[in-house]
Amino acid sequence: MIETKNLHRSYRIGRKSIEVLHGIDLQIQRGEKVFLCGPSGAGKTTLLYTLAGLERPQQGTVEIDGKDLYALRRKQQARFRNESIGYVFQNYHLLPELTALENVAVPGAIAGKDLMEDAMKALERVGLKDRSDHLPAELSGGEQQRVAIARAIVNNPKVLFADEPTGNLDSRTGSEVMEILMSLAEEHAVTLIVVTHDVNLAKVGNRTLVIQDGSIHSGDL
Ligand SMILES: Nc1ncnc2c1ncn2[C@@H]1O[C@H](COP(=O)(O)OP(=O)(O)OP(=O)(O)O)[C@@H](O)[C@H]1O
Repeated sequence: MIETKNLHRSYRIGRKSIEVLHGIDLQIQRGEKVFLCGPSGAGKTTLLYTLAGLERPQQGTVEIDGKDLYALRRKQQARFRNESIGYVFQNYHLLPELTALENVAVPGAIAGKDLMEDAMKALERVGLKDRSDHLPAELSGGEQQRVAIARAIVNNPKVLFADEPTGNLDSRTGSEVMEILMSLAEEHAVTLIVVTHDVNLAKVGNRTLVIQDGSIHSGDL
């Protein structure tokens, strides 16, 4: 489902260039649940964003479902992301002036589709039907993340990327959110890639990749 070849990503700060990904080759099968672990600053988020079509590598390719992501024109890439990929971020990234239901319907609105009915179903799947008219500020952190998960799955994506989805939650709420994410991914055979520093959470996946100094060192924790 996902294949990368020789991925390099570096950042330039003034005259200094820091290479964060040193030629990553990776294959992830359809329906796999992969956790990216590793120390702070190792390049987990950078790899996730590069895989997810959010950060162009300086070298190398990312293929998702046979599509060479960074070879697509900008509009095609945006459409592919909208139709095939779901995103969950640590800080939820909900629009504060929209209700939970409206937030979940946003990907549909971007695609010019009315997904209100699907949005309500997605909210139901994360157990938040009765909070549909709440604004994000009127929801707990765990509930906000569940809204974000509902938004990520509303389009039935093939791949779901999550960057520290439990990073702002206490451990019990974090485990609940991770369970919801895993069971939705399982139910819909979605390929799931999750960045986490919590090795205990990572144990529920099929595969763990440990990133250190910009390379994948091993799959063992
Ligand atoms: N936009 C940027 N500009 C410059 N340097 C960056 C940028 N984003 C990340 N970096 C640097 O790249 C390195 C890897 O960052 P990244 O966020 O991918 O690490 P991480 O493993 O996700 O860390 P953490 O667990 O702390 O979130 C870090 O040294 C960071 O300072």
